[in-house]
Amino acid sequence: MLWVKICGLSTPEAVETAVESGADAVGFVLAPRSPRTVDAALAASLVAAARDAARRAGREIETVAVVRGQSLEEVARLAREAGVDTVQLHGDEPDTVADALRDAGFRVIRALAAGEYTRRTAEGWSSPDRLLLDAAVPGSGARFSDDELGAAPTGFWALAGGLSAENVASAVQSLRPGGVDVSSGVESSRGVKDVRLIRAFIQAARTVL
Ligand SMILES: O=C(O)c1ccccc1NCC(=O)[C@H](O)[C@H](O)COP(=O)(O)O
Repeated sequence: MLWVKICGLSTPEAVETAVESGADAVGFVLAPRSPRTVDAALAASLVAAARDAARRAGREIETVAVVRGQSLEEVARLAREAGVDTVQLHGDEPDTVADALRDAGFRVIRALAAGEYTRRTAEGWSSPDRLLLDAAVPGSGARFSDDELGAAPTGFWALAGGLSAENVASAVQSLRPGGVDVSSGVESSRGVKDVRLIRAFIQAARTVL
């Protein structure tokens, strides 16, 4: 089944809606300078809300801290304080940062712009086991173009960037990712989640064949 992550959440209501509607993962932006940035204390309360909602629904939820360009020490501290399962790296962090986070007990998602993934792969870079391919500016609501992605990854990867309830089915049918990730496409205005759009996105993603 397609893995579905709703990202950039900042209220308990949006978190509960995502979990109750069947999301596999919920993401919190702990990177600075985003309209979606939450601090570690708010993220911790949202993680607790996600786990409570998952318990009520009798299912599991993966909680994800989204970071970009911060030091390993800061990322590890934020992830520990927030109590997340997973760290999603959006910067040009070296692979040693991902390894150290795994050693500290976190799962890691490596997010890359599709063009950067294509360039690295051509240079012999080996893909991590959980990859997320995004537009050049994460969280911008933009799609990457088909020419930026030479060949789709062979292992598990998630598609992000400019998805919405309207386009998720055709994007998945065309690129065949193992998962999808959305932020802007479930917002009524930049940084403000809309529970109806969250429900509609998850429903649309769940009906993709
Ligand atoms: O959302 C942000 O503002 C953000 C800031 C810094 C690093 C990552 C950020 N977002 C990551 C995501 O929300 C998603 O992984 C993805 O980029 C989806 O974005 P969208 O095109 O808005 O659906």
